[in-house]
Amino acid sequence: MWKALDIETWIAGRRSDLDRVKGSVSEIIGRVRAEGDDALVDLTKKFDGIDLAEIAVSDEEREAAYDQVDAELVESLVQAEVRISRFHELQRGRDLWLQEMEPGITLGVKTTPLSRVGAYVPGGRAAYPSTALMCTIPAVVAGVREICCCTPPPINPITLVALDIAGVDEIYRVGGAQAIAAMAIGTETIPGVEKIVGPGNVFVTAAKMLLRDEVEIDFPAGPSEIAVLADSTANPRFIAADILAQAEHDPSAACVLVTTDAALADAVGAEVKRMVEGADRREIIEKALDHSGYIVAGDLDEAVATVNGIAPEHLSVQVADPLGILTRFRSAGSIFVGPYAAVACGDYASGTNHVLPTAGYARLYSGLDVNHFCRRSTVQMITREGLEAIGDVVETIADAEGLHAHAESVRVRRRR
Ligand SMILES: NC(=O)c1ccc[n+]([C@@H]2O[C@H](COP(=O)([O-])OP(=O)(O)OC[C@H]3O[C@@H](n4cnc5c(N)ncnc54)[C@H](O)[C@@H]3O)[C@@H](O)[C@H]2O)c1
Ligand SMILES: N[C@H](CO)Cc1c[nH]c[nH+]1
Ligand SMILES: [Zn+2]
Repeated sequence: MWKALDIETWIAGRRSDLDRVKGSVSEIIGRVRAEGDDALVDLTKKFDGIDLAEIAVSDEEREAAYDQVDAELVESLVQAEVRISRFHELQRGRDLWLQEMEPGITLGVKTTPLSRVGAYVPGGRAAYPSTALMCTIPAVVAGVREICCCTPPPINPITLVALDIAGVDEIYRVGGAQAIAAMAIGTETIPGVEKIVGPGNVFVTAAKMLLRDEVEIDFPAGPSEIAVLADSTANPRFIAADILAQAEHDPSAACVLVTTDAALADAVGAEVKRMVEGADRREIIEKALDHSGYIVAGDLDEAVATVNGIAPEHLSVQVADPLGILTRFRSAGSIFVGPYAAVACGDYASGTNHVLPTAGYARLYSGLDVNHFCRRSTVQMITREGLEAIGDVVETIADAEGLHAHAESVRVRRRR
């Protein structure tokens, strides 16, 4: 089970699941496009085994959910919400900034929140109230006017409470690719959105990829992953615990240890084996561990290069001097530094966002944040004096490009 990995094969394997399901997901999208709500009802029966009487969750159901959730759990969700909001508030720029760059030339940026976004909160193999907070809080902080959410039925009351705490406007009980299609295209009950965010299994992720010409998406955020970079000073038990934590999400989850110490790889393997035996979600974990394992690197430089090649969703750094190499990581969704930074802290409550790119997409995208919910427009104000200052430069370059009407649009003003 715990084995040395060939890194090239391992990286290629991360995307093969997505390709495998694209055909069936296209069919699901086609049905939602053609049949709207009827398709949602039928597909929910087929994939979730539920007869959907109502697609939308009522206000009464939201309120009733609080009666079914332990008070301590509600308080923990509130505390998580406070920490997540606090970190995301720091990302909020000014709605408008203007600065005079030189006499008569003032430049700036106007930031505008999106009007209507859709959040996908997974709910197949586990309930994800934490993801309900992570997907929606940055949208609230950005000032998005309408936030809707789709999540598979039956919706766990804890997820309903989390969505309510975050301040979501509309909640729909639809999961999988059909939920993504509904939010992208719109149905009788679910109005379409400008942008869809949120993670999910391969069906959800494939649907987001297939619909990205019609709706903006955040990025592929599929089955969870962890890469741990460790040297001989690391604690094998902590590493094994972090590996099991991500493995328990999904049989398609993947975990890799990159180490400069072969003995540590063996010690982590022994801990993993011991912990799996007592794990609640043993079946899922064992399947995830089938495509997980370790790589022994010749030195720390090689280990860092290997991690950069993987571009993992989560990177845990367990070496003697982690801050000494922090700036060398080029592509990881979220970096956890030192022995006590358990990845689960970022999953739930430290305040960073846990919606992160997987399958090597951290090379192309950054994790979810407030900027995902905003458009930015540059602004300029130029006076007569400013126009004189840059007029010659504009005219000269425009004429050189042969775009004389551009040059003339400046000349005509300067001649006045
Ligand atoms: N990368 C991230 O940021 C991040 C964050 C949280 C969770 N996750 C991941 O989200 C995923 C959650 O997956 P999940 O399965 O628990 O919930 P999910 O909500 O993503 O998927 C459940 C839905 O999948 C659909 N489905 C199931 N089998 C299907 C089939 N054969 N054909 C078509 N559709 C089918 C059903 O409609 C069901 O409602 C996990 O992989 C987890 O690792 C990722
Ligand atoms: N580790 C997941 C992201 O891959 C997020 C999560 C939600 N709940 C627990 N963990
Ligand atoms: Zn997790």
